Amino acid sequence: MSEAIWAHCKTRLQNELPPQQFNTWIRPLQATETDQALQLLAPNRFICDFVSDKYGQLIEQLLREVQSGEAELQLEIAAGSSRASAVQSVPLAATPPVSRGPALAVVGGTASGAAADAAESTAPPDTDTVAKQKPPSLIETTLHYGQASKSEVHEALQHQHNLVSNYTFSNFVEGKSNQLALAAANQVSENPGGAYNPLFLYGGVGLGKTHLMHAVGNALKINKPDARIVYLHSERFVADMVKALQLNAIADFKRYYRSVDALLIDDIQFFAKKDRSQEEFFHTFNALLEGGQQMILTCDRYPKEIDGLEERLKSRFGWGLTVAVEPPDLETRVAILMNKASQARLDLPPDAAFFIAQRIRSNVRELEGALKRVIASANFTRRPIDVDLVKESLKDLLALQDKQVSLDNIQRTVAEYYKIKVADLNSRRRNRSVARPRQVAMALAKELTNYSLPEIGDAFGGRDHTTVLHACRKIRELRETSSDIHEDYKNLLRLLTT
Ligand SMILES: Nc1ncnc2c1ncn2[C@@H]1O[C@H](COP(=O)(O)OP(=O)(O)OP(=O)(O)O)[C@@H](O)[C@H]1O
Repeated sequence: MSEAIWAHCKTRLQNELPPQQFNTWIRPLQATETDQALQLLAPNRFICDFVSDKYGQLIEQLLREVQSGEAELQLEIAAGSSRASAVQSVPLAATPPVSRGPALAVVGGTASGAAADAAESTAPPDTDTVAKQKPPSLIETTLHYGQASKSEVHEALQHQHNLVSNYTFSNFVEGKSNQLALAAANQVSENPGGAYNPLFLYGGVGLGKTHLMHAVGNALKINKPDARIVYLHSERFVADMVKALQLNAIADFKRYYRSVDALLIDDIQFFAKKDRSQEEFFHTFNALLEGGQQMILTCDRYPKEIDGLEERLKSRFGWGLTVAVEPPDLETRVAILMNKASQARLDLPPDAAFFIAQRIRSNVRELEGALKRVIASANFTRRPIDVDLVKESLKDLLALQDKQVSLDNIQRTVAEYYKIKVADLNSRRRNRSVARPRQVAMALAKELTNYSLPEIGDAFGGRDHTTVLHACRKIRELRETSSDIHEDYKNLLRLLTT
């Protein structure tokens, strides 16, 4: 009963709250069965308090509407969470901050499954090694030359995880898309091992998750220079664990990871289907949490959506704070470009920055790549940067983009995405299942091409330009209020521009 009511309330909340707020605070709540009340379980005290404080009244109001009358809501911390040994009821009012809960048992892992993980760990190398600063594994190097010994493994572990020094808070441009993640990261740097442990940042590629993670690490280092901050990519963790097992040095491996002050692991989606590594990471995770050492994890998706990841890990990832990083909007893209230009002591006129930001929408890494090309071309030709130079230096990229985002292509992609026919988009049919995708397609056409409103209207079955204008406004509005539409639009933008 509770679950059905909660599902209904959740849909309403999803429509009423911005996607980031919904994903961070509402999505992790789980309903349980009781006769009298809707009982919601939060993964930790922090989320419990925040929801109670900020959304308690709204949820109760929705509950009254759904149940047409009386509504009782119990917000509780789930049993087995890191900060509660049993379910605790929280009144629907602000509650004072809490201290850490009882310690967790730490159980050592076994070596079984290593061979399977070893096979899996030979995934193709990430080409973005410079941006990610994934130093070569010294364990691998020593092994390669047949010189590895336990002490060398230990030595290797001590030296191979460096922070990228220029990924700092001061170099990170704040925007609506990363506001929450930045605030959380700031908090962690001021209070490591506190309420936001682990901090779980998720979102698409090249959006600044790694940067933020390092920013916390760098800030922690400034506050405490001898702190042992370890950053590594999850593939590295897997590879090192496998090598340590092969060299009978797993005890060193365990000791090393459990002795750090903060552990920063990037792209943890790579743990998927690597059972032995998950097992080892699970124990490391528990040990660190128990010791009050901070963990920051990044992933390309929401933890619950990682296929091939054990449930107990998924649930533990939600014990601290889970925050989405979204693609930046136009203003933030311009600000990022201006920021990068000023770091490079480069004169980037605002109209040139605006032009690049308008055309390169997929992610910040692409944006940086485009700016680098423009700078190289300015240096090469000894010309000052202006819109003409930008157009020239990004000619191939823009031509490719123009080809990709023809009106025809937008219609085909949208129709395929919503599983309707292109003919439906051009038809007179007005039912929601066709009208909404049509509006999405028109809004995309306006955003991604230079066609005028009448031209877009023409391409959609000869519609008036006011219909296109209305569609653009409607979709802009819906993207603020409905996380479904927001997700759809974001996915389609990605499909069409990358
Ligand atoms: N808000 C921002 N301000 C300044 N630079 C940014 C911002 N967001 C991203 N960047 C820059 O964009 C590049 C890509 O960011 P980063 O590597 O952190 O992305 P990511 O989300 O970790 O991607 P992936 O999922 O591929 O690991 C980096 O050079 C980073 O400095």
